[in-house]
Amino acid sequence: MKKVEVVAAIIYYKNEIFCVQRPKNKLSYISEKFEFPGGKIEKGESKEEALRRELIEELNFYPIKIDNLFETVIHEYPDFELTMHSFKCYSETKNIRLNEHISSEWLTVKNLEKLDWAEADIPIVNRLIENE
Ligand SMILES: Nc1nc2c([nH]c(=O)n2[C@H]2C[C@H](O)[C@@H](COP(=O)(O)OP(=O)(O)OP(=O)(O)O)O2)c(=O)[nH]1
Repeated sequence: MKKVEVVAAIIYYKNEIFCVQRPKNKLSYISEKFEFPGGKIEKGESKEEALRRELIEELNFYPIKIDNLFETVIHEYPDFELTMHSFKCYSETKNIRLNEHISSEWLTVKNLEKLDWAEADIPIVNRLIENE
């Protein structure tokens, strides 16, 4: 099975988290699903380097702080095995623009469950809720 390794940012402004919606995709299980911004780690990059690069590419966003690893999820999608490393990050503004995603929401932890998340994100969402 193909393996994909990605980093993802749980971006906080005060007590809200930035959630982004993926565009339409031929893979129905990720098409138009909500996720944490990020993307694939490239050859030779550290996780933090990949995260900073992806946040600039997708959002023109520079976090004021990135915490240590929050959680790594391994999830088997029908077409590939995903390893996703998530990091809490902090923003000094709620004004973040989207270069690739089709919509975004700032939600408190208790409201995260209202979105239609990519399956691999559900363990992260659940851990955020448990830690509240
Ligand atoms: N960034 C990110 N990807 C996620 C999450 N949940 C989830 O299932 N994924 C999956 C969707 C994609 O198959 C893969 C990430 O690929 P991507 O398309 O965002 O990464 P990328 O920009 O580096 O990819 P590329 O299109 O440039 O090759 O991980 C998530 O919360 N954040």
